[in-house]
Amino acid sequence: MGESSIPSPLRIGTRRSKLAIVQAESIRDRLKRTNPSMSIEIETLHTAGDRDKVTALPEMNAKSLWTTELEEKLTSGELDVIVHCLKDMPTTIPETCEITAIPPRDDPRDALIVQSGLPYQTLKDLPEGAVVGTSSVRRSAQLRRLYPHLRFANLRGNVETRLAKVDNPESEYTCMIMSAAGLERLGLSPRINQYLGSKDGGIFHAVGQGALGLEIRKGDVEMRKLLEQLGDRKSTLACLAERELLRTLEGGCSVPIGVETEWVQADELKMAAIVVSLDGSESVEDKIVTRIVTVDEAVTLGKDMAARLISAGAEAILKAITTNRPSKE
Ligand SMILES: NCc1[nH]cc(CCC(=O)O)c1CC(=O)O
Repeated sequence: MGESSIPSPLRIGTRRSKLAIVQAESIRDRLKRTNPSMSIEIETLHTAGDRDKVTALPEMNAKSLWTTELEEKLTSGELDVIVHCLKDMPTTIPETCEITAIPPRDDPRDALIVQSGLPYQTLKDLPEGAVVGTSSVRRSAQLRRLYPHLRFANLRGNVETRLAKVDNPESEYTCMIMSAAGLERLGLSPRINQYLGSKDGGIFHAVGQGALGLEIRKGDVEMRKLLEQLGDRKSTLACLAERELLRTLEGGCSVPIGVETEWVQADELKMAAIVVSLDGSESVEDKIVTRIVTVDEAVTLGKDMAARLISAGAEAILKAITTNRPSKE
């Protein structure tokens, strides 16, 4: 009614985890700042990905565990926008939906958290055989390659659950790896012992890590215009380039593809990326610096990086992983 056809109340959908709710609230608050009279509701959904906390992530295998049910509600009109961690969004989304401009990205790096009370600060400090909790093969494969003295064990659940498991002195875990952005949003950055950027003895992060994805009904022009107010050009272009790399390599969150993008000049984007075998014994990596002004150029960068990694041997590494995976269905 009135100035536009923005629905009232505007309904934001998200997962029912503390992190998801904090993220949805931050989008609500940013919208409220520029549109004080707007009525906004947040609806949380317990998704398939939240329900199964037992199966190790690589075996769950579906790329859309956290998005499908929300997208159904978006498509049917029960929701107007979904707020998601961009890295949990499949690179191909349903025909009926689209991603809008991406808001300013938070710290995309992974971070190390050591069990409370233990004296270690960095991966290098950890003793022989120390157990790193992570269910991400991207993280474990890269760390096996760099730190052969470490061991790895699956660690699942939401951020608070994982932290409680690691902090239990009876647990097998010495430490865990999580995204810096997720920890910061939950007020847990004081627990970060080491930021794991590739320059600092760390690893390449996941595609889209640290960014939020805002998903709307395809062609919902009013919502697109509204949410564009929150978008950040540089975050959008960098994340679109990263997602195109992943889409081209047909990755998904369960394969060891890591990436880093950095704006080195006003419009020069540097992308570095790696593909690693699960045991860390094989890897290919490359780096491209190029001028990026348009979305098409960002997409081309992602494709070019994928082509370079493939010609350097990425396909063989990825194929071996897909073939050896026990539960494909
Ligand atoms: N895979 C789970 C997931 N998806 C998004 C985040 C945090 C937010 C982000 O990194 O964008 C996390 C937790 C983590 O990886 O530590």
